[in-house]
Amino acid sequence: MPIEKRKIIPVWEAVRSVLDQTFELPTETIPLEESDNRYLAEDIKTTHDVPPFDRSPYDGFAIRAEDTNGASKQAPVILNVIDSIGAGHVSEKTVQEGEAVRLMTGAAIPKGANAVIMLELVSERDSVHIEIRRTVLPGDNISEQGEDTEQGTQILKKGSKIHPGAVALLATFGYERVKVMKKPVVGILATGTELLDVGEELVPGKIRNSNAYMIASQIKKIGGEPHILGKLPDDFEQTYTGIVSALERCDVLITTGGVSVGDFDHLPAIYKKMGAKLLFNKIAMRPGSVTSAADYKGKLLFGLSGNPSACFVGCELFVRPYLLNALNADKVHLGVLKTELQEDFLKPNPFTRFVRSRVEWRGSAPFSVPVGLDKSGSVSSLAEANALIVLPGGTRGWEKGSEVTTLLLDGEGSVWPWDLAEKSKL
Ligand SMILES: Nc1nc2c(c(=O)[nH]1)N[C@H]1C(S)=C(S)[C@@H](COP(=O)(O)OP(=O)(O)OC[C@H]3O[C@@H](n4cnc5c(N)ncnc54)[C@H](O)[C@@H]3O)O[C@H]1N2
Ligand code: MOO
Repeated sequence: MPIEKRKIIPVWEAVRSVLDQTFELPTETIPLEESDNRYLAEDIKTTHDVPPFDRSPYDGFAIRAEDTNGASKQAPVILNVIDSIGAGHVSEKTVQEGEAVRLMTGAAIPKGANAVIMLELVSERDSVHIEIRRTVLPGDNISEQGEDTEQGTQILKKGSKIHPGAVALLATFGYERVKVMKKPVVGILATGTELLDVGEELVPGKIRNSNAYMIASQIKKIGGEPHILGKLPDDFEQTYTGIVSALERCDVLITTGGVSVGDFDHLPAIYKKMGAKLLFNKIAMRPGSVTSAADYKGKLLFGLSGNPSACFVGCELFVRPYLLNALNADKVHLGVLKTELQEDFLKPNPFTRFVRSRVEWRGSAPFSVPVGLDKSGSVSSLAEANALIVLPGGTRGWEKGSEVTTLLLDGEGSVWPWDLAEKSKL
């Protein structure tokens, strides 16, 4: 059979095309303790001032500042201690001229007081008298109501990822339960007669199915719910039926393998038979040039390469923004950082190349080093990689010391490096 010619598109066009294919995810309300790394489905406004009352930031004495006017070592002021409170208590007394209330960090400032002096700065004459040897100004050491944030302030945005700081805010404002986007269910099917289960012994010609587990791990990190739906042999009918039935059980389906031009690469013909609308099946990139995507009745089917590194890169570049867009995330891409290339990378780049690499810091200067074997089929390079160096298509080799754009695998970015896209064949 003649090989069908594929339309090759630049990386940014493939990214745009998955971003144009967004789908609606429902929301759910979950306990705060389970909300880490989920995406907020609503804006969060503060429900009260923080702090909600004037309070003491120190263990000390609440006083009237004016009572200390002219106080010095030589002429100390003596105050009467009329009450003692810890955090969580409110004194019923009002501080009058010549009086003080002993109070602990976090306690409400009693009526009449307008300053706090720290315990270490007073001498206690006896249990009810203190001596102050300095002038204290009104407002000294008082954390004013609302100084941190005021009621009605928008503090977290819909689409933001819930991190420990966000959890602190949600707890502060009484959100025992949080409205978040439901995780997209991502089905994962590995294709290939050569594939063994992870627990199986190697036999000649076979390899273990690592991609399905790698993709599941990537999906979890992105914020989706992966369902590994098994593996399929290189048989057209079985793969077709497997894909059609898998699609019923997920919001998005990822397959790995079978997207190239080989005798057993059935995915292109399966998309056709299903009547799925092809978005792309050839991208000007390496690895992952055969990464494919098709729309089937509003559901996206990603056909990632079988080659582990190509599969990994395809998931990060295209599945990531697609899922995060549906989650309303504000940062749908990998983080971008300019780094200094630490060693020559002299291969020419007819297509944009995403080189598995390690970004490190020397003082405040980030640099990147390619790691492992730079082949689509390599898996070992994934062990150390924390970034992808982007070498734009149409460039020759890159020399040590060049400034390169780097995508951070642990970073989040709101923009695809479109600037690069416009200047090159990215
Ligand atoms: N004549 C051509 N041959 C190939 C071309 C081409 O343009 N013309 N493209 C090459 C490129 S580039 C890539 S990338 C691969 C893509 O192949 P497929 O995506 O169709 O994947 P497979 O052929 O099924 O497998 C490739 C490779 O990966 C191994 N594999 C597959 N599944 C898994 C898995 N779940 N876990 C681990 N490893 C897996 C598989 O055994 C193969 O070694 O095609 C080139 N060929
Ligand atoms: O799709 Mo392949 O990964 O370009 O080597």
